[in-house]
Amino acid sequence: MNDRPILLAAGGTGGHLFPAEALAHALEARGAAVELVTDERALAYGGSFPARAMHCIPSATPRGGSLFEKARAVAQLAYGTAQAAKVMSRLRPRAVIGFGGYPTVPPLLAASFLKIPTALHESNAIMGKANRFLSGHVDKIAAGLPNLAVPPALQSKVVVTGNPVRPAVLEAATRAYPDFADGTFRLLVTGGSQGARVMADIVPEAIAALPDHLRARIRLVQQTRAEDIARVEAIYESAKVDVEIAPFFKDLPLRIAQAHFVIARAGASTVSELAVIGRPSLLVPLPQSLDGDQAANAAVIEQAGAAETVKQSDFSPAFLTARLAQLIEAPQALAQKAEAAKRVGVADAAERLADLILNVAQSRAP
Ligand SMILES: CC(=O)N[C@H]1[C@@H](OP(=O)(O)OP(=O)(O)OC[C@H]2O[C@@H](n3ccc(=O)[nH]c3=O)[C@H](O)[C@@H]2O)O[C@H](CO)[C@@H](O)[C@@H]1O
Repeated sequence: MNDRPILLAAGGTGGHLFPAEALAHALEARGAAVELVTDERALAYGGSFPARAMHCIPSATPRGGSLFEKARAVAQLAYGTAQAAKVMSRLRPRAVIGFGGYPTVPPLLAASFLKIPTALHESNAIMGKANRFLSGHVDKIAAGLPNLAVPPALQSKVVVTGNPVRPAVLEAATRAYPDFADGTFRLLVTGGSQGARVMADIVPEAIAALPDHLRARIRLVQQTRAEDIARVEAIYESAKVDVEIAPFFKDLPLRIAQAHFVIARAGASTVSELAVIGRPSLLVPLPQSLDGDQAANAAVIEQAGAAETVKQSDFSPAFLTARLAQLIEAPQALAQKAEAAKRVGVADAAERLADLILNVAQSRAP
């Protein structure tokens, strides 16, 4: 075992930590030592992170604010970079990989100054601000989605690795597309990790307006934010819809596999999971998401012929009633769409990421 670690930089939220964790497991299985650089916020999540050691590096997120606040954020980032450089001079990592967000800026900048091989992973089809800032400094860019937009000068750095998915997703991917033998139409509605109010505003009304004989065939699972549950339940109850509602389904991958059709937001993980499991969908990208990243994410499975995208401003009850009626009456094309989704799914993203970072380490090994 090479004792010099591969350093993973990830912080902020579970969204960034998860792919890092999947990579850590893949590297561990190959006998590579892994250490994590993170910020204080993520240290709380980090308890079970499979790393030999964790290092906390101060960072800051420059947001609008006054000139003074901006200057303070820049000073904090500079201080964090100096701290990260100290840690790295001691650890002499073989390579450093960042997973997006400002907590990864100091360690990746420090690694770049110290001529340590570097890479970053971007989950979305459009880069987040911190990754965009770092992209000129790193050796390789691992793309979670195949249509990652980068300036032409950086194109040669891009390797499509996919977004790592949970073991439960891989398990769900072994399930065949459900048949329509008993006439039931299984529909799943989800709004991403936080849920989405628009699903509560539009879907119940649309389903209630379906002709009785079509509505009676629906078996629905709908993720609903806690504050929306009462009004959603009331509509379904009076329309006699067979529905299961919860603010968060821990077994969502299984629910995706059991569905004939999914209505969802287009977060990077949701799009990756729909592809790996292989289910057709109607996607409503979050309108105010960073630089339209969700619309770009959705394009991956839309262009594969596996999803349709509708702008939130066009996602009305009338639109959805009409679309659901067509689908329930003639669902034959859905099985092909499910296969089309699967063709763009990447089930071994963690292994591909491990290949990439070990190659990066090797390319400049002394
Ligand atoms: C990984 C990532 O980059 N995520 C993007 C996503 O975040 P966001 O976290 O909202 O959505 P994602 O689709 O990426 O992830 C949702 C995750 O929650 C799971 N789930 C969801 C509902 C449920 O009931 N149970 C359950 O387990 C899904 O299986 C999935 O793994 O949208 C944001 C808004 O634009 C983007 O800025 C984020 O960058």
